[in-house]
Amino acid sequence: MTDPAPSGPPLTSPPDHPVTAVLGGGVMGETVLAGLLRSGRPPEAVVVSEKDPDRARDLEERHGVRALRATDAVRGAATVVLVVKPQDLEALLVEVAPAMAPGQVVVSLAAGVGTAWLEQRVPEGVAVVRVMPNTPATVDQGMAVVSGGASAGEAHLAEAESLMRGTGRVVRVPESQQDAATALSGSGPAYVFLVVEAMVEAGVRLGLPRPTATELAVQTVLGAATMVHETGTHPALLREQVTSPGGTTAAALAVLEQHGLRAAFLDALAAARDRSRELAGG
Ligand SMILES: NC(=O)C1=CN([C@@H]2O[C@H](COP(=O)(O)OP(=O)(O)OC[C@H]3O[C@@H](n4cnc5c(N)ncnc54)[C@H](O)[C@@H]3O)[C@@H](O)[C@H]2O)C=CC1
Ligand SMILES: O=C(O)[C@@H]1CCC=N1
Repeated sequence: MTDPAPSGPPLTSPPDHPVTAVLGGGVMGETVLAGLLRSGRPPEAVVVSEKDPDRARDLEERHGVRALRATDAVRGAATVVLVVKPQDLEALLVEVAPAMAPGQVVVSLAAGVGTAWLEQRVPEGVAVVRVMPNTPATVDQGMAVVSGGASAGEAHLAEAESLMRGTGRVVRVPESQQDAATALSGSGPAYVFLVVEAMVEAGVRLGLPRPTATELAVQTVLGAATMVHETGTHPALLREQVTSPGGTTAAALAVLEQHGLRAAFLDALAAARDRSRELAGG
């Protein structure tokens, strides 16, 4: 294994806060860790393991949590959150499984990795929950999708949901829907960023200064998403309200349809769903 993070003193859980170990302190690991702290868990009840020593130190300094070797982090933790890339998961589990004990819950955020695959790699009596988060979690606007494995009970699912609630909304789905959810909400922020980028560039091409084009595009996307969210009105009806007969919006929408926008989304999400299915195979 690569040079591990420094090992601290043995874990002692504060009485009311069982320890959560976050394995992998990258973008998503730090987001989960920060969400836990913001939602009131004390820093003593959260430990991180990050194989990049500089990154581990940085997380310790900025969040006040301890960075430990993965096996030390797992020993004594009630909940173990797996936040490494799917390709790194097998090696991590080979390392930490001997340190796991019955009664623990493993919450995996790795795209495409099923609970059955995980259950084969953890000791009997360790429950597994699969979660697909997304990056708006970094600004507390995340969408996390949660599914339990064969031995996960209500308490394990509730713990996974509570972990993610510090970063936004949480829904529970059957695991058979996880690859589709990954395609929609896991990867989804990237589609919206692409749309914002394209709108800004189009505005600049029409002569708007870049800062103005950026402000107009960002506020329009935010405002439109807030309207769907707050009114509960079907997006097709909201779109009709904007579209005057023979007007500007109708002209633009006709071009987007000619370019196959809907078909592109159908094919794009199917490609993401298929890739999610492939990822577990490495
Ligand atoms: N970034 C995203 O939008 C989303 C990511 N995910 C999932 O979250 C997981 C993590 O993704 P990111 O945070 O984006 O990746 P990342 O590359 O930013 O972070 C992964 C971290 O794990 C560390 N690591 C690798 N092996 C380790 C080991 N054995 N022990 C300790 N640390 C180790 C790496 O040094 C790295 O810092 C992936 O499985 C991904 O599928 C899920 C949904 C959205
Ligand atoms: O692109 C990926 O594979 C990860 C999973 C969902 C978002 N990012």
